[in-house]
Amino acid sequence: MAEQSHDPWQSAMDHAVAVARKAGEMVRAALQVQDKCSPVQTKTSAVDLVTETDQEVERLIIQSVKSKFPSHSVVRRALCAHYCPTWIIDPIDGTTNFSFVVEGTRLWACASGFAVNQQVEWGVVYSAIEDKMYTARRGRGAFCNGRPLQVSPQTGQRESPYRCPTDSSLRKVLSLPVHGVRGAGSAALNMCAVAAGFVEVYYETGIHVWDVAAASVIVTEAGGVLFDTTGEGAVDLMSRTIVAANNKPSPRESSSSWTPAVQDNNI
Ligand SMILES: O=P([O-])([O-])O[C@@H]1[C@@H](O)[C@H](O)[C@@H](O)[C@H](O)[C@@H]1O
Ligand SMILES: [Mg+2]
Repeated sequence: MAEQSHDPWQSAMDHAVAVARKAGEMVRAALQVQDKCSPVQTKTSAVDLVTETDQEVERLIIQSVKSKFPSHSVVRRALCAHYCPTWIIDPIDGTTNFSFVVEGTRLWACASGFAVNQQVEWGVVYSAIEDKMYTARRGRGAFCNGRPLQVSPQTGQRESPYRCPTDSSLRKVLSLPVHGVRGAGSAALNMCAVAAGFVEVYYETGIHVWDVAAASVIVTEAGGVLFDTTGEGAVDLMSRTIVAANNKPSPRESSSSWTPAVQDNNI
């Protein structure tokens, strides 16, 4: 079918939702087959775990985008520098959880973001194990299975017996006592947890654009904010660091106003 002209971005997003469901089914089925969950050797596999299933899902997405939207690019490694509409895909975000079938392995997702002129226009993140389809279109809100998402209203520190671990990098960036720290993986789903109001902050360094592109717009459309790890600048999705939060405290507040749930796998 040819590209729709009335609202091409919307029809691309609808297509991404359908492809994500199919991809999710494929990944769930692969969980039953040992070989499909095992890491394969790739040029980058020393730093980027890839399974046969990642590759199959990647092919599925690329082929379906190319046949339905021939003018669109599909990438895993760049936010397109030009106007060109570009799908930024992560076939399985949370491959480690998927591959090692970690107990309670729900934290993997199929993610697609769509950028035009370096602006993310929509994002789709599908958690197949939970059957949760997170979607957002710039300027039109964020949803999970059609229900609107809203970040947590929390602004003060929660009463809690827990304290931030002594990890100095976390303290340096966030400078706060926190309720708890979680590092369960799937950047996309952790960001969706911020969007859904389950946690107030997600933070990671060493992350890639394809891990965060889709969920970036889900966070901002749910009322959240994205910024860099200095807390000063706007986020650059190519910078490999990100903070996604329900709000951005002023410098004066920042020593006591958040209750972050933090992922910090790469320091
Ligand atoms: O490799 P992959 O499974 O797509 O994505 C992974 C993320 O989901 C994970 O949360 C993060 O800590 C890793 O840096 C990596 O990017
Ligand atoms: Mg990923």
